[in-house]
Order: sequence, then C-alpha cells, then structure tokens
Amino acid sequence: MLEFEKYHGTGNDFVLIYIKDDKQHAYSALAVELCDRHFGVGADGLLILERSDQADFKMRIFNQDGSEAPMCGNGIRCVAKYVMDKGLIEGDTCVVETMYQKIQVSAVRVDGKTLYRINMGSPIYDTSKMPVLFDKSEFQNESIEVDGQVYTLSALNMGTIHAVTFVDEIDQIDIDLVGSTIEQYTYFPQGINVDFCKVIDPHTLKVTTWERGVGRTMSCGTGVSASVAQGIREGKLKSPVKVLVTGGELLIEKRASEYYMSGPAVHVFSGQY
Ligand SMILES: N[C@H](CCC[C@H](N)C(=O)O)C(=O)O
Repeated sequence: MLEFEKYHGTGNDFVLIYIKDDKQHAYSALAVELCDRHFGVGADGLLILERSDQADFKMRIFNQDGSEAPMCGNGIRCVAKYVMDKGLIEGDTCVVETMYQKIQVSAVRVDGKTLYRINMGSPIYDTSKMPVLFDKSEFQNESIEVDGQVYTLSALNMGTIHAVTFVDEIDQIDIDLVGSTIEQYTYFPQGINVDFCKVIDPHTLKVTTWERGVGRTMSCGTGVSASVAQGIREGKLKSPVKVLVTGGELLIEKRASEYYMSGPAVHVFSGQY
C-alpha cells in the first residue's frame, strides 16, 4: 500500500509521495502508472520527497511520461506546503535540494492568503550549460517556422530548459502542434519546454506552456519565471510581473539578478494506492 497526496499549484497537478527509507524505487514506471488520467490517479507529474544531507529535504520530479526533470517551480511550492503543514519543519522557510540546485521556499501571507515564495535564482543563457545543440554562445531570437508561422524563440535555463516565444495572440495557436514540434526540434536533443507569451502591459503577462514529457499544462512555474526573465531582458516587461496562466496567477519579482516566484499550493486529497 502506497500513501500519497494529491496537490496542485495553479492547476499544475501532482501526486506527492514522501519516501522515508533510503531504498531506491522504480519512480519512472510509478510516475507513468500514477499520473495516467484514466487508469491511475491522474497528474502532470510525480513528486518524490526524500531526506537530504545537504538541505532540509530533497525533491525529485518525474513527468507524466516517466522522464525525470531537474526542477519544478509549481511542485516545489506543494512540497513546501506539505513539509510545513505536516510539521516536518519548524518555521516558515525551507531549503529543498533538487537536481538543479538547492532552492529556498518561504511561506508568506498576502491579502489574507498563504502563498509560497521561491528564490528561482538567475537564468542561464549560455548554450554550453544547456542541452542545446547550437554554434552560438546564446540561443536568442532564432526564427523557426512551424505550420506556416514563424516563431522567434529564445532558450534559457530557469531550473529546467525553456524556449520562450512572444506572440500577438496565444488563443489562435495550435499549442499541441506547435509546442510538440518545437519540443522535438534538432536543436534540443533532450527536448524543451515551450512557453507562448503575450504581453498585456509591462507588469502583466499571459503564458501558456507546452511541457516536455507532459503536453499542454495549466501552469508551469519555471516556464513563467523563464518567460518573465526573457521579457525583462528584451525590455518588454518590468518587475514585478503578474502572470496569468490557465490555472490562476503567479507573481514574479526580480531582485538584483535573482527571480522570485510567489504563488499558491493546494492540497486536494490524501489517498492510498
Ligand atoms: N511544471 C514544472 C516544470 C516541469 C518541467 C518538465 N516538464 C521538464 O523540464 O521536463 C514547473 O512548474 O516548473
């Protein structure tokens, strides 16, 4: 019997399992089984919470297709809520080890609600530090034609790898077709998450993400952070930026060179599998 929790962060939903022993389990196969929306519990990803000797806890994130990702911005808020609500940590701040780096998350009260604020760190643009096959030092504003439309893409790492594109209208794009085509482009041998962005005004952005290993999701925390970082770099946006995603709203703030993301984390139910 497996005890699990179901969480979501702005509609990006997860099965969360706290592993208390030091055994290695077949998480990839478990993610495929549990995340299946018809034959399993149903989720975008599986979050594995483990003990860590470098931080308060360790989080691993497996996509719906069983692939492991280095970081998950919405997932880490759910992990923070779990450890704080269960009293596994004292206080309102925790440090979580991820495959990407150690990440600090704090619970903050905003307008009577508890939000979780993550230090997402600084974006990486250097192609030699990303799984990107490209002969220039940065992959910035490259034109790619898909389905008769030209998309201007910029790739950056904000915990995981993202291709950000600014468009006039998101709703008119066949996200499934364009997202999956860009995800599999030869430049990106390990695939890439694709963020379609529409600037509403310098402090408001709308983002829809096509996630590698999942498909179109209601929200992607690293994607929203990467999109704002790219928008600020191009002078299209100014911090703070409110980001509208299908499943709600996230706030991104830039302080010095680092990005902070604040958003909700919701416990949906507990279960046994
Ligand atoms: N939804 C997640 C990101 C998952 C990334 C994953 N799809 C990959 O890089 O393979 C987030 O909130 O940041």
